[in-house]
Amino acid sequence: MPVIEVEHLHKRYGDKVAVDDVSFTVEQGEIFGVLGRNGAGKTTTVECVQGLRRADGGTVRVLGLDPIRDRTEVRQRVGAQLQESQLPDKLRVREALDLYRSFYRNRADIDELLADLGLAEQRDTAFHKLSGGQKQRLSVALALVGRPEIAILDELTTGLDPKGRRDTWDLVERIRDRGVTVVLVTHFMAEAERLCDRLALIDAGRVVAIDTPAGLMSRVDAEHRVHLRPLDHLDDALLTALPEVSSVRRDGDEVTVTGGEEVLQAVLSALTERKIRYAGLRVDQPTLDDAFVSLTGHPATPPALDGRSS
Ligand SMILES: Nc1ncnc2c1ncn2[C@@H]1O[C@H](COP(=O)(O)OP(=O)(O)OP(=O)(O)O)[C@@H](O)[C@H]1O
Repeated sequence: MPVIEVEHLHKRYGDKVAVDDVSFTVEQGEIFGVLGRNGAGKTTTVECVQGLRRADGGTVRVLGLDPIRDRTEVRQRVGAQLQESQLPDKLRVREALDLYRSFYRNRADIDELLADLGLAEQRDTAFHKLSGGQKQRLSVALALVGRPEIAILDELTTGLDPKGRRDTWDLVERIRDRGVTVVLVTHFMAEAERLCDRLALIDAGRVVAIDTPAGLMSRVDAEHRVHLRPLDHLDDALLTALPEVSSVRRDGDEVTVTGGEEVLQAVLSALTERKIRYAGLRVDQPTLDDAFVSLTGHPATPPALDGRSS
């Protein structure tokens, strides 16, 4: 049963069209990703879902409710994480949770929440003394303090180090395991690939595709790459002659062979047949990045910003 239904959503800021025509549904209990580059219209979309912005066109239903008309009820049942932490510096963790908890009729147990989010030791720490990861975890705790049915998490791991990012991914899975539907807004391909049951790929205010991560990757006719270091003499012509191989490249003593799905099998058979030994075998399969490039015509993020690079 869908808990969120967005149909032909349209939103402008002055002359700027931020969301052009976005439709998707989110099913109960799933982790649904809204994936796209900076400025694609992701935040505007989820702000319309939360009733924080009024759409210029289209319809949005959340738990069967209209997020503008039934704003109070929607806010009780949908937990939203702040994109940038907006708490007073001196407010302590426990005080922030007590304050936010008082807004809701269903109230989470704060000690349990602190323990679950790894913030028990910071309960008396002032907001400005928290690390980046701790601030992120607090903002997730604030999204959960009203025991929501849906949690909307926007750019959850931006600015976190790799360990912080992995811990946060585990946390998102635990939230889902408690029965909360999660909408995860992200521009990190690796994050979407790892966490999302399904995702909507948004580009320039439009939905380019909605599918499971595996489904998106299977739509891409991307090359598989096999890397290895031959320990015996290898003539490149042996590999280029194989019908499964589209190119052979050398970088120092490493050889990279590209081709379709069958390339690995073909290369290994050819080497074994000629008794050519090798080391350092690695295979790169198509990723969500490849799917993104193939579906939108441009890369998702500059390499230095991508979660995969760290
Ligand atoms: N309040 C606003 N006034 C004017 N333009 C805005 C406003 N908010 C967003 N925009 C513009 O609308 C477009 C979509 O922005 P939005 O924040 O929804 O995208 P996003 O995919 O969430 O990007 P990011 O990851 O950078 O937040 C962008 O071009 C942005 O500059």
